[in-house]
Amino acid sequence: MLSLATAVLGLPLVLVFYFLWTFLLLLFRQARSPLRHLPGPPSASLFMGNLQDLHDQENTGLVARWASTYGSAFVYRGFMGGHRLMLVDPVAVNYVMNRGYDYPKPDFVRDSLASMAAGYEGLLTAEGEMHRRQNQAFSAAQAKSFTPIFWEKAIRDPSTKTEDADPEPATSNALSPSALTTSFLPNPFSSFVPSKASPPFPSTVKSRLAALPTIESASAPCRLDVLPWLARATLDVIGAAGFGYAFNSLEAAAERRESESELARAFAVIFSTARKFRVMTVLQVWFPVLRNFRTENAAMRQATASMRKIGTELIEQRREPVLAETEKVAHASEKPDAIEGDRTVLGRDLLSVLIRSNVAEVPTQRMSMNEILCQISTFLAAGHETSSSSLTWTLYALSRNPAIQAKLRTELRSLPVPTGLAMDTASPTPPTVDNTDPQAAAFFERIMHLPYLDAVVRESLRLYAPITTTMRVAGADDVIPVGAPLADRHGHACPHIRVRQGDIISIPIQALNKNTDVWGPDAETFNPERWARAETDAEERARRAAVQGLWGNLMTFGGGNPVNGNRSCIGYRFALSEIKIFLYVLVRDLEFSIDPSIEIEKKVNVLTRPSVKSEPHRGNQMPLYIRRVSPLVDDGCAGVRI
Ligand code: HEM
Repeated sequence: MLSLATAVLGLPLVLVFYFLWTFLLLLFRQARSPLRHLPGPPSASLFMGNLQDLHDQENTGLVARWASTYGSAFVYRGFMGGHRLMLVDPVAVNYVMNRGYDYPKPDFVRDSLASMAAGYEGLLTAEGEMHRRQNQAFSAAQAKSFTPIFWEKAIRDPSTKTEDADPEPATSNALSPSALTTSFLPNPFSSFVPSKASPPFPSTVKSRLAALPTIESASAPCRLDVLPWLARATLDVIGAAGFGYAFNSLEAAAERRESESELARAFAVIFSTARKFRVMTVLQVWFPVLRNFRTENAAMRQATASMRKIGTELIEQRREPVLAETEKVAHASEKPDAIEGDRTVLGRDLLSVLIRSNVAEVPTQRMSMNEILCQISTFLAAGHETSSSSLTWTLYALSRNPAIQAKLRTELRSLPVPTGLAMDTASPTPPTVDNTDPQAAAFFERIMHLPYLDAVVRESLRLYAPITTTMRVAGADDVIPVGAPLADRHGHACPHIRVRQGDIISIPIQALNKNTDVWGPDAETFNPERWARAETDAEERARRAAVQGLWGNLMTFGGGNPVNGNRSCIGYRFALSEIKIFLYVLVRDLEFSIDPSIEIEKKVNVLTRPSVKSEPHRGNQMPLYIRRVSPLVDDGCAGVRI
């Protein structure tokens, strides 16, 4: 009896002691952090530090302003005034980003990614040895092998049936530049990309298309919220290219019904739950013991179970053929490359590629079933809205810059679509592109190398990096080098930055991409010409070379040049091909514009999404005007002739 009473009374005391002790340790730790010597803005709030101000920094340019006042490495305040290091100095950024295993993601970032990517064993969340084992970027050949899928989805007319789609027959004659319209469908995850601005949906996509006037005509163009529709298109892409799964969100939307895909629904629940702000999440950052009390509501539990069930089925479907193929290859004299491999029974998806390379590894290097399972939700979390966000912002930039858009269209139109890629949308069979067709492969390759398209994509990914900030934590006490000497709070020169184990570091990707020291005084301007300029201007090239990003001297896809591992994007080639193919298909035959009186703001919640400043109640949206441009008289293309 006595011991029960002691336990009942003692437990709260132990808890109070634990929280107080942890809290005091944290305060003590902060008070000793070497970061406290660095200059930085005053804390705006005792509890939230500067976090509230930073929330809107993509619109206010706050980081750049702070950097001009306090230098290229400064300290801002996190929860309860904790010192956090913000790095704008390229040398320091390269140092941290290229040491992925010495500077891992902080626990609270991993936790929030894990809730989106359904676990800690996927590439986004794994650390140390597990990450090392999994980390295989998709090769250029593999990325190439997905281009037919991008094309198929970009030109897709949802009224054309596939075996997975609704069995109702296609209703009318061919939809011509089906390209555009197929992408413009409601977002399957409207719960996490709230968009209430979409106009009433017509009964078929065709009727929407039919309403699109040509540029020559005086009639008003259609106003469409492109954001949710592009999200639907890229979801279908990652389903097909990622793991051979048909979300059919385009078809579902064309028929004005909810997606029937169990996986789409499961992911929507997981993603929307993960993005909700909870006080408990904040407390878990401070008091790790609370992480043991993570609760999942019934919907989340069910969604995770569905995801695991479908994932297991998808893996099982591939395992046998992969083993058989590996066996065959082991006995064959010639080994197939990635594209050759895709001619086989395995299909063309990333999951097949993953399983194939996994089987080939020595047993100790292989991923567990759970790890492979985690990659499915990882591909969904990492590879779907990043691409649709990029496409949305690119169309926005082109709408704001009609001359650039016209120049791009001229280039796109100079490259005719081969007859072999004809799209007969009246056909009852889906227009699958033959993955081994050399003519199609050459055409896709030419799209990838169109110089102005490349410059537009680079410029858009520079100014509108979908992931605006990433974070790291110092795994051990260290000294971070800097490009230019710093002055501490007391004016003393610092040749480097001292960090203590556990110090949090922010890498402001978008602010870095707009750094005037690197990109010049017009860094804020959308100017694709700057990419051609760098080819002739050695000084400009040298300035940019200071940033060792994975791609294009940008941090958009994370760091390159790993010294001790990096956590850069494994899907960047995939994303670039996808974006270029979609832009080719969309911009070639459509003109995009925007109401000049509308002010678009960036809203950051994991990714950067657009919102109309005067309509915050409508959530994320990108309303653009769209109309067809006059048809090409004879472009040799049966597929996109208007
Ligand atoms: C425009 C599109 C994309 C952008 C801008 C982008 C950007 C990034 C960035 C910045 C990171 C590093 C995050 C950090 O260090 O905190 C990252 C990681 C990652 N990305 Fe992407 N990404 C894109 C598309 C994709 C696609 C299409 C896929 C998959 C098919 C993908 C898969 C991943 C994965 C698995 C990681 C984690 C890598 C690791 O931690 O080792 N991404 N991405």
